[in-house]
Amino acid sequence: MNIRIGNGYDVHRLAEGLPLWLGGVLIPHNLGSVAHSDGDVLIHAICDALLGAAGLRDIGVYFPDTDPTFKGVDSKILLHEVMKLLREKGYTVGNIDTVICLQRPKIMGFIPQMQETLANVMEIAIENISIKATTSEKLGFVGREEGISAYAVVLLSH
Ligand SMILES: Nc1ccn([C@@H]2O[C@H](COP(=O)(O)O)[C@@H](O)[C@H]2O)c(=O)n1
Ligand SMILES: C[C@@]1(CO)OP(=O)(O)OP(=O)(O)OC[C@H]1O
Repeated sequence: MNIRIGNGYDVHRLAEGLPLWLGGVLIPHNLGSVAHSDGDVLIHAICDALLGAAGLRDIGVYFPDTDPTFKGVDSKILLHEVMKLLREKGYTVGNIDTVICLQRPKIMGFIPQMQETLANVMEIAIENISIKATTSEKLGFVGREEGISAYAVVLLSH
């Protein structure tokens, strides 16, 4: 069996009055992601980690932010497409570990719902999806609430 590791990172600016989607869940907040898609930074980081592990480039190669087809697209659809591609190539997801960097609000209460949502889209067990959150102690762009970022690491087997 061939085990492969991948990592993904994504950032979006935050602005007043936009929806804040994270892990496929709508988080009640006064700020949301500025993006071409729905701006789900966690799903984008996961997609990049999956594609990276398989040596298949990154999310922008498949879903360009210049293509009107993807304007406002639900990132769960993009993740579903990435999973389809990986399965076609014979990959199975082992586990995923992620970090969301967000100063406000506290999102720990939404993490079980994100895990369930992602497990359904990816067709893997909830236990294989870890989602963590951190502020940046009011430092940098996250700390100033100018943006949100997420990191993801995945293991694939082939
Ligand atoms: N947006 C966030 C950020 C953090 N958390 C949770 O709070 C804990 C403490 O965060 P620090 O940045 O002060 O270390 C962290 O371990 C998370 O469990 C959160 O829920 N939402
Ligand atoms: C998700 C896509 C889809 O057009 O656009 P954005 O929502 O802007 O997100 P980003 O992570 O900057 O780029 C990847 C794009 O594929």
